[in-house]
Amino acid sequence: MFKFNKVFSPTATQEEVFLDTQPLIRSVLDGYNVCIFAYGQTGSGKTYTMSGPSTSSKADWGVNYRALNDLFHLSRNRKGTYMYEVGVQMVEIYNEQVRDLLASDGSQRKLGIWSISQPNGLAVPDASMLPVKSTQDVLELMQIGQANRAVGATALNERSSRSHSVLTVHVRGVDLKTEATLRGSLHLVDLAGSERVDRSEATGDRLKEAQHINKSLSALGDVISALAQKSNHVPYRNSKLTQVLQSSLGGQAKTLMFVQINPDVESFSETISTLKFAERVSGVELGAARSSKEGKDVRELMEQVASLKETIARKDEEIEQLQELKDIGAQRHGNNLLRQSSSTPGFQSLVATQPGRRLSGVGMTNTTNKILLDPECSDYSDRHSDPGSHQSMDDLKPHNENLEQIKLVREDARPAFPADDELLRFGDADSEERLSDISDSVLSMGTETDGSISSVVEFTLFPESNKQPQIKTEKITKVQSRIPKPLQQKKGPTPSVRPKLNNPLKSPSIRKGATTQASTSAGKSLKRWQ
Ligand SMILES: Nc1ncnc2c1ncn2[C@@H]1O[C@H](COP(=O)(O)OP(=O)(O)OP(=O)(O)O)[C@@H](O)[C@H]1O
Repeated sequence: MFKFNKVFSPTATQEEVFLDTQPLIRSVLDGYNVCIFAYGQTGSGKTYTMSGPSTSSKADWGVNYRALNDLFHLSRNRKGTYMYEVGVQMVEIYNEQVRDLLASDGSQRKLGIWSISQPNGLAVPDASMLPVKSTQDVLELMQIGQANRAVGATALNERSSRSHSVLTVHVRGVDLKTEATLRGSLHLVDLAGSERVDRSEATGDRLKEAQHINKSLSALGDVISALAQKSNHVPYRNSKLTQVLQSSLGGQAKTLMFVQINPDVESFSETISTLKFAERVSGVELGAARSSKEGKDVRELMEQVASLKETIARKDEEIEQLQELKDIGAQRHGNNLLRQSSSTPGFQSLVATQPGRRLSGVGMTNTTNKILLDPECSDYSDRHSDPGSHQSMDDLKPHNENLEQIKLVREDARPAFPADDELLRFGDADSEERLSDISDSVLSMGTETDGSISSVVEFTLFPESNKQPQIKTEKITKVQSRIPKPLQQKKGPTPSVRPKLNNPLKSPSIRKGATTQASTSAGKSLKRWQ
């Protein structure tokens, strides 16, 4: 006996299946990250559910088209209150390589995965992101993506998907009243079918593909198990699939899994293992889903807290500087020349700076003092100083002449700030440099979560219109350069990406559903992401 949220019979229509997922999909427009994936043995109907058997008849549309159609419909209804932008990425994971299905040149260059959990779900930042404004745009783009996807004939499915495909819809909404921005993303994942290679009669390249597919699905199972057991270590890094889906599997996303099973008796053992897998998945608690709307509020509050902390620190400095002035005044008054040394017990204030450096005070209260001759102190001072504090320190100049050329900072001053420091420098040159380093070259892989970096990514994805630092412009330029060329240039049903594509019988991989007509119209309507 197995228990699931809902069971659809073979006669269920595409519309019925979609209606059950609709509320989940709609929450993308409220700033949630949503992931829907289809799992099941080969030939059981994953592609049928996600994409549908054809796009020519609306009744045949699968979840992908209906989802985007619904998002456009809803965003039109909200046009008085929200302005939405929608962008689409489509990648496949084939033989443990992530490839761009919407690449302009049809190239299959290997893409890196950014494994840091991000609120915007941008796991593969280098994949082409194309703007879509209507369901028609989506249909055309997805036909290109489907056409580029690796498929092949197996004994169990004559058009079997040999890769996992991930369609990601990125949404950015601006509240027209408050100008608050929200971001949501929707991953629509059509997994490659698990298969018993003896039944699928795979050999050669097909066997290799099957082994990769089974290995990555088993890695997905391991991740699910670890999550279900609330294990400290979740092995996301064991496959590209789990890396790409990391933010949806363990994060604050809303995740739904369709499980397809074959009703025929020969598939009994696969059906049982699929159902067991689904049962494990349904036992995973992801925790409360979080909207980027909430995230924004929290971020704004944290920024306010950081700013208040800095103001308090500055006031402390000023008080101490005034105290210092007072002490110096008293000493001068008594004709005592001030002598300072690092060993002076109870030394309570910043004193001086190195020549040519900007001066800033660091307040001290009840912690141990330490003298640092580290030149980096100037950076620290620069970051945490303002014209007000310079002014007050300038006032000290005449009194500082006899003091040693040292910098004094509170021993715990640096460690006390880093988190706030990151927050305050959010989006500044340093952070953007880091981002550009990561997205321009080999991407790091790891399981760490870093809110500050992910937030920067968020800004880069949909650049704010009123402030566009350099990095954002670069990012846009790159995306533009990857827009697919108009497909009328392409001859024949398949892009020349994989070898031996013209002979499906011999070829390990053919392209699915590439029609010249669809591709041509798609080429016309492709727009640049702005
Ligand atoms: N509910 C359904 N009603 C009618 N036909 C279906 C249904 N589900 C699947 N099929 C048909 O079964 C065949 C296999 O389906 P599909 O290609 O979607 O399987 P799959 O799970 O994606 O396979 P693979 O993992 O090999 O890619 C297709 O011809 C499809 O049209």
